This record gives sequence, C-alpha cells and structure tokens, in this order.
Amino acid sequence: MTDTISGLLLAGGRGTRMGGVDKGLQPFRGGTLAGHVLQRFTPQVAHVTISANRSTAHYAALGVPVLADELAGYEGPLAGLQTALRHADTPLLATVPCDSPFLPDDLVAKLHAALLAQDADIAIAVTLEADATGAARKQSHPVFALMKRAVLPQLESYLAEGGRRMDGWHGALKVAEVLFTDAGAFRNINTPDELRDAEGTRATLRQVAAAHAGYDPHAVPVRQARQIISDFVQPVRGTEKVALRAALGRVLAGDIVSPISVPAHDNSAMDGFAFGGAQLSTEHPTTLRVIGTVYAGRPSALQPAAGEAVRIMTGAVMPAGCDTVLAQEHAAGITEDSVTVAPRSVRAGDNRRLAGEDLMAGRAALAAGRIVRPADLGLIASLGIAEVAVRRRLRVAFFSTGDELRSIGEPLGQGSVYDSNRYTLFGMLTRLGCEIVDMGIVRDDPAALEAALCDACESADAIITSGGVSAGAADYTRDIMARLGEVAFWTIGMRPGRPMAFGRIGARSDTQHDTGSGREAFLFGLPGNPVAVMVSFYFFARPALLRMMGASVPDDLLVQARAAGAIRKRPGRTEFQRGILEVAPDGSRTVRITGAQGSGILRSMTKANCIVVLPDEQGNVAAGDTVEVLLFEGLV
Ligand SMILES: Nc1nc2c(c(=O)[nH]1)N[C@H]1C(S)=C(S)[C@@H](COP(=O)(O)OP(=O)(O)OC[C@H]3O[C@@H](n4cnc5c(N)ncnc54)[C@H](O)[C@@H]3O)O[C@H]1N2
Ligand code: MOO
Ligand SMILES: [Mg+2]
Repeated sequence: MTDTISGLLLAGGRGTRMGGVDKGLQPFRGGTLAGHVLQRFTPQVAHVTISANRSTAHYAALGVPVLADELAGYEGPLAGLQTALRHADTPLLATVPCDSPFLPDDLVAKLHAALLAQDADIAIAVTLEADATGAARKQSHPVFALMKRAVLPQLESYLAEGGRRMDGWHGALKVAEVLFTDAGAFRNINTPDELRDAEGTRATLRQVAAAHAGYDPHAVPVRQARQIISDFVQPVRGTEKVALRAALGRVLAGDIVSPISVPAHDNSAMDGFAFGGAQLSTEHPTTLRVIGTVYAGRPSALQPAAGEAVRIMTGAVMPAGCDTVLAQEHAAGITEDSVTVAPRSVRAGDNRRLAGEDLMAGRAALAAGRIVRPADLGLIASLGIAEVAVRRRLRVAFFSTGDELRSIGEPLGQGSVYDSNRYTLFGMLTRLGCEIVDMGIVRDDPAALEAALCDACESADAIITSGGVSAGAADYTRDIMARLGEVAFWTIGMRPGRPMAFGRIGARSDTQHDTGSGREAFLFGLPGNPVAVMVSFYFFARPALLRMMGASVPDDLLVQARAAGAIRKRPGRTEFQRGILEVAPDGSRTVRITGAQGSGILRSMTKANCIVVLPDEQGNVAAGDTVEVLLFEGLV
C-alpha cells in the first residue's frame, strides 16, 4: 500500500514564535523535533522528503532528501507542498509538520482508507476538542493530510491568486475528514515553553524501548541500548550564573551571543606600511610618501591619499582609504618619509584583518550544550563577558553491592575483596564534572538495598550501582527496583559488561523511607566485575550523564590502527578489549591487546591506553588488520 504514497515533512517555516530558530532542528529527547517526526512518519510511507528553506545541510543529515520552495519568499507550508507535488513520483502524497513529534502511528493508513472509501481528493485529520462551555467542537488539522498528486493545479491557482491559508485552498476538491480520537497526538510545539513542557511529557521505559524495532531485553545490541538510554534520560533544567573562570568544564545553558564584532575594526596583521592597493603598478616599483605612523590602540586621523602611505603597527586600526599592508621587511626601499613597493610583492587586500572576521556582533559565538574548554574561556573573554549561564551540576549517587566487599581500612577476611568499583566510579564521575554522593557498600540484603536506593533518590539525579545484576543475582533486586519504579534488566550483546539494569526509580510514598519529596532518579545498575563497570560506564552511563547535564554528546572519536597480533573475536556481539596503542617512527599506529581479557583483571585497564572496539559483525582479527580504538586520553 505505502509504495503509492510518498511523504513530505514540512519544515520550511520561519519559527517566529521560537525566536526565529529552525523549529525542526530544536533538540528534543536526545534528537531533534524533525528527527522524532521522521522516526514515526517514515514507516508509514514509501519515502520521505523534507521541505526546508534553510539549514538544509542539517536536515539532509537526517538521511532524507531536502527540497526548497520554488515559490520564493513566502516560506509557508503551501509553498513547500506545491514544490513537493510538482516533484512527486507517487500518485499520493502525505504531509506532516516538523513540530508534532507525537503523530499517530496509523495516521497515513487511516487517511488512505478514508480517501479510498470516499473517493476523495484529499483526506485530512480531525479531532474533537472541548470548547469553553465543555461542548465538543471539531478541530481540523490540515497539515496532517493525504492527497492525490492531481490536486496540484488547484493549489497552483490558489497560490497564484495570492492565497496562503493551509485550510483555504481546497476549493472544489472533495475532502474526506478522518476522525482521530487521540487529540494529543496532533499537539504541535510552537514556543520554547511548549518545547520544554513536551520534553517533560514522560514516556515510560517500556514505551521508549518498544519504539525500537526488535527490542528484546534478553539480547540488546550495544547500539540499541545506547539509543534507548539516550531517548529515555532527560536533561536537568536548573541553571546558574557563574564567573567566567568557574565555567571551565561546565555546560553552557544558552548560546553565547557576541555583543560586539571581533575584531571591532579592520586592522593590520603586520608591522609595515598601509595604503590603497589598487594604485600599485605590476610593472614598476611604486614609491609612496609616508605621511605618519599609526599605532595599535591609539586613534589616528591620518588618511593617506593617492600616492601616500602610513607606517602602521600590528593591530592598529586601518586608516580610511587603506586596504593593504606591506610588511616592512618586504619593502624594496624605505627612507625617512617614503616607502618603495616592488611590483607584485604584495596584493591588494593583503595583511588586513577584517572587522568581525573572528566573530560578528549578534551571532552565536558558542552554542548551548557546549562543555567549556580553555579556548572557549578566551573567546568569551574576548567578547567582554564576565559571567555565563551554565546548567547546574548533575548529582550522581553511587554504591557497591556485595557481602564479599570490604572498604579500605577494614581487615580482609576469608573470601572477601576490597571494593575498587567505588574508586573507579569516583574518578570517572569527577572527571565528568558531576557532584558525587559516595554511599559506600550495601550488603546483599533487601532492606538495605531498598533503603540505599530510596536515600539516593532523595538527592541525586542519577544513581550508579555495581554488582548484583547477573542472571544469578538475587531476585529481590528485581522486585525492589520494580516496586520503586521502572527498571529493565538487560543482557547486552557485548563483552565485558553483559548484564546491566537501567531505568528510573522514585522515593515512593508507600515505602517506610517516604519523605514525601517525590524525587526520582535514573538508575544505572552496572555489573560487578571491575572492568565491566568501567566499560559499561564509558559506553552507556557516560553519554547518558552528559545528556542529563545538558551537554551535546559527541560521537565516540574512534581512530584506526593495525592489530599487532591476531585477536580472537566472536561475531554477534561487541567486544571491548583493552589495548596499547603505539605510534611507529613512520607515523603508523599499531595496537596490541594487553593480554588476558578477564573482566575482573583491573590491572589490564591500567596498562591499557585505549579500548579496541570490535563491532558485532566482526569475526577473528588477523595480525595487520585495521581495527578501531577509543583512546583513554580525553575520556578519563
Ligand atoms: N550464570 C551466569 N553467571 C554469570 C553471568 C551470566 O550471564 N550467567 N554473567 C557474568 C558476567 S558477564 C558478569 S559481569 C557478572 C555480573 O555479576 P553481578 O553484576 O551480579 O556482580 P557480582 O556477582 O556482585 O560481582 C561480580 C564479580 O565482581 C566482583 N565485584 C563486585 N563488586 C565489586 C567491587 N565493588 N569491587 C571489586 N570487585 C567487585 C565480585 O566480587 C565478583 O567477583 O556475572 C557473571 N556471572
Ligand atoms: O560483564 Mo561481564 O564479563 O561481561 O564482566
Ligand atoms: Mg554479588
């Protein structure tokens, strides 16, 4: 059925009520608004095109063709529709807006059924909504439509007459109205406030996971687990203003908009002579009279005329009439009051830094979500900005579970081990810039575990536990987590780090630990083995925590290297092996595995400087094969 229907995602608007931003590209639940619409829309049609008039590269990055309006200057949905109908390669076209991420999964199917049944030209969605008196009122949603390609002439003539209304062009067309019962599914997002509210519309973990094809908690591919986690967690809302230096490592809460142009004036990039470049001869030396000197930071009224130049210092404002600087060491001759320029020793426009070439006033110098680095501090300082708004720090509570664990300072009895996971977690969380709450060791005891989780919920945004999530783990763990919230126990297609629990729990009022705060926290139940803890932290918890911090999460920066020796690898799961990357004198990179890869061997983690990432489809690696590694530098 769908092969007769192509889809059009309308993203050509001006986003006026969002402050002129590109609405479809607004961040939403780990992706963009348009990305979420696309996820729901794509399965319903043969193929989708996006109608957009700007940011086309960003839209194209969503993986579908982008079509700009052929009708110039209007940027309303009908212009996008007109262009799409002209280019449609199917007899039917379905449209949805880019700002309604909750659209029904059966939208196109229902519109199509009605179109056929009523032999209509166009089918549009309608819902029933209560008016002020409580009476039901029909609300039509003309952007959610399915139409015949043959309606194009009608649309063309409506537009030619100056018509612009989305619900005004149907004229004599036969329209089928299709009633949908879930009015919320057509909710569109127009303002930043609405966007925030919609972000807060909480999907359950079950709903989020179900949106992923083939989801099976007993066999979750790494990529899918990462995606589900990213879709489910949400950024904290709170922000604070901090002095510029204190912003290092923090997440920008808003764009840093430049109040000035940098540099503020055209200025010289060299110590030398400034003049109008057009007067230079390309055949003979040109001698110019030097009428004075212009210094950096000292305003000057000098204005060389034709045949004249000024001596100028690096950073000094270019005098009116000058567009070129000759570095003094390149002059063919210099006297007290003249400079001689050899032919072709400088071109017009050389050595001039243009006003605003670093940054234009009114432009975003840095985008919200950026983790501030030293260069950013300098850039913000160059704008004269003393304070910046950053997201509040993320609070992460963590504890280790297991009767066999002892803390440093306690004697090691028979069969016990010192708790190392809290120390690696302390290090990784501190490096990430989180506020940490170390809750110590929790015994293998239901009441103790429940108390610890409830306590952690009181203050933390996220809770990280280690141990007790394997197949043999006591069932009470699952029972408690199920009671406190929604937690999935996954077996992930990876090694190490196969078992993991993930979800959201809250301090519930029906437990003895009630404080009535209603606080909730995301829970990462990592496996107990020390290497598994670190690997699952880096590949699952870290990107999720970054997202919760409000940071834009970059893709892992994998680099390629040749395997120094053979590596055994079973296809069908991702293996993360500890590696030592070396750069040979010729610049080539080789990586060797640290030896035994048991997930309890923490020493191999300290020996390694990278993790070799062997993807699901990969089999055994031969010596000399290219593999990808993730460097610890920058990660830890
Ligand atoms: N029958 C099966 N057994 C196991 C499976 C399985 O699929 N089927 N998976 C194995 C894998 S893989 C892992 S990883 C572990 C995960 O088990 P738990 O998360 O329940 O962790 P524990 O049993 O509590 O601990 C595992 C191991 O790690 C040591 N440990 C735990 N916490 C710490 C700590 N804080 N500091 C240092 N060492 C710690 C603990 O003593 C155990 O040796 O299950 C496998 N079994
Ligand atoms: O998580 Mo386990 O071996 O995969 O350590
Ligand atoms: Mg255990």
